[in-house]
Formats: sequence, C-alpha cells, structure tokens
Amino acid sequence: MPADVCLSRLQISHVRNLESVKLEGLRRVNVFYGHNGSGKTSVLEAIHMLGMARSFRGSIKSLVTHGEPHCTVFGVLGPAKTTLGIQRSRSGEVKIKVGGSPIRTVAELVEYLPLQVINADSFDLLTGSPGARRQYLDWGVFHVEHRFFDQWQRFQRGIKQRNQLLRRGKMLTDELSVWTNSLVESGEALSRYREAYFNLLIPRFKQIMAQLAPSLGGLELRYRRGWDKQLSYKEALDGCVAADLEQGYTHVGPQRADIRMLINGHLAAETLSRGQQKLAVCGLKLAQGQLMTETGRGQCTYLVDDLPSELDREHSGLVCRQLAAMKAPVFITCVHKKDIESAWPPGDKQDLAMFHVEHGSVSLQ
Ligand SMILES: Nc1ncnc2c1ncn2[C@@H]1O[C@H](COP(=O)(O)OP(=O)(O)OP(=O)(O)O)[C@@H](O)[C@H]1O
Repeated sequence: MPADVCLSRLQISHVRNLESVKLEGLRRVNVFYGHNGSGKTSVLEAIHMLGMARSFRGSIKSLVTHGEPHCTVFGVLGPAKTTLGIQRSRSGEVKIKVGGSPIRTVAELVEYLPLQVINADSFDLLTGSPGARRQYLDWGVFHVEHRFFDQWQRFQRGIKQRNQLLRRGKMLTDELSVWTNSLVESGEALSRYREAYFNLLIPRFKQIMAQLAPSLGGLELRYRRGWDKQLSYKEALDGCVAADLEQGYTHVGPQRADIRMLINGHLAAETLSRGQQKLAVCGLKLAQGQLMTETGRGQCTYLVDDLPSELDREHSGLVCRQLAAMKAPVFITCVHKKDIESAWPPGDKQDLAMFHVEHGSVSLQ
C-alpha cells in the first residue's frame, strides 16, 4: 500500500507545552521557528506520535503535559483524507484509530505515515551502537519489502527461545537443534532481504552525497550480515554451539548485523567532523526516502529538528535543495525564520508554510 502521506490538518492536545494546537494551512514543507523552549520540537514529536505511536525522545510520561492524564494527536492525510488518531495515557494505555476505526498494532499504523527523523540523536547512526544501524536498515526493508516483517518477527521469536534454552545450561541437543533449524530459515531470509535492500540503497546514497558533500567522495558503506560470509547460517551456528552453550546466548546471526561507513578506508565515525557527520546522516536518511518512492511505496515524511545546527549556510542550503528536489513532505524547525527561508531554493519557496511557535502556541505567518 503506497503511503498517502501529505498531512493536511493536525490537532495536538497536551503534548509537552502544546496544550491545544490546531494546524491548518499545512503545505508540503512546514517550517516551525521560535525561541528555545517555545515548543518546536514538541510539534515534531506530536507528528511522530501520529505515525509511530511514540515519541523520538524520552518516555511517554515525559511527553504528556504535566498534570494531564493523556495526550492526543489527530491528523488528516493526503487527498484521500484518511484520518489518524492516537491517544496515549501516562499509564501506558494506547488507542489508535485509522479512518475512525480502532487498529491493534503499531505495525499497521506505521504504513500510513512513514517517518524519517533527522535530529541530534541521528548521529547515533554513525557513532552509536550497531543496534541503531540495524534499526535504520530494517526501517527501509520494512517499507519496501512487505514479506520482511513476518521473517523479522519469526527470527525475534526464534532467537529469544534459543537463548532461553542456552541459558538453562543443560545439553538438550534435540531441542536446541529444533530452534537452531527454525532460526536458520528466518535468519537466512531476513539477511537476504537486508542485503538486497542495502545493494539498492548504496547507489542512491552515493548520488545524494555527491550533491551534499562532493569532498566526501571517498565515503563507502559496507554491510555485515552478522556471520562469516564464507559460511551458511547453519554452518556458522553449528560452529559456535560450544561458545553459545558456555555463555548462554547465540553469538552469530542477523542480530549482529551492522553497516560500516568508511572514508578513504578509515572509520567515518572517528574521522569525519561533526558537520560532515551530519551530512552523511542526512545522506543516509534521504537515500531511504528516495528508494521508498522509487519502489512505488509512496513518500516518507521528514521531521528535521534544528537543521542549521552543525551546518554552515552553504551545506544547510544543499540539504534543503535535496529535500526540495525529492518533493517529500517536510516538517522542519529552526530558531530564526530566515534560517530556512533563505536556505530553501528560490524556485521552490511556494511550497513553504511558515509557523511561528511561541510559549506553546503555533500561528501561521
Ligand atoms: N511534560 C511536559 N509538560 C509541560 N511542559 C513540558 C513538558 N515537557 C517539556 N516541557 C516544556 O515544553 C517546552 C517545549 O519544549 P521543546 O523541546 O518543544 O522546545 P523547542 O522549541 O524545540 O526548544 P529548543 O529550541 O530549545 O530546542 C519547553 O519549555 C519544556 O520545558
């Protein structure tokens, strides 16, 4: 199902300092500007709630306005006018409605409003743990290959069971081989999907980086699937049984997959400047959006928090140019109106809607 993504209306209640905000007049690119602490990031968090039923920072408790029992976000999507509604309470209760009807799982919800966040935490993609990079990769595979999620779930179940068995510490060889075999099937499939996706992603990433940072031409991405590439997954698991039993967990497999970014053969995380890292992160996120659109899965919406930080004017402008060229829906924050207004390509300024955020109120300028 291609995502019908452009948000045309948004209503936010009790998200941090946004007590009651109604946004109409949204365009493809929506800029939220205002002083520190005014509520700009909270608008992005509210949209993230709408698409994924959770925030991208902190717990749900911290997201709900102090003293209120729950927060609510309601949105209208695209020409089909699909409505999305999310309510989350401090106590953890979640209510999700699509087109007025309740839905049960977040996996169903995320197909309606695929989101990419670019913020200070996005640096984790380069400098954080492999988990952040697997999450990045899996987001992409999930949105272009719909058979992936089923295999991903099977694998998660399988590895949990196998690890529990290993932790029991007894040599239950028959039982262990049952779980090993089921893990082999889902693990190989999961890995094939990831690898195929990664191979599609690389040329898009290179092409975008050539525009964003031509001086980083030596940038290279490598995928590691989580076990020796000379071996089948079965062979790799069999080779590790003794270590698995001794330490009580499965050592090899897609749960150890990673993406390495190198610049002229050196680890990018240890070599690139902060600004260069941000450009590389933008390149990774933009490449995913482009690939999603090219594979007919619709467009993802970009939530970009404080684009100008870490970037000089020239590079802010280059990121804006890429976002404009993709024709993707964008919600972007900055302190001063002119930060984005002046960086956006002159020929695409008609796509911009400017909103001033002040003490939790948002007004269209
Ligand atoms: N649960 C909450 N209830 C009420 N207010 C909150 C809650 N959590 C945070 N706030 C306040 O909400 C305001 C909005 O924060 P937000 O992070 O959206 O600001 P911002 O405009 O993005 O600021 P900056 O430019 O500094 O990043 C802040 O003043 C913050 O102290």
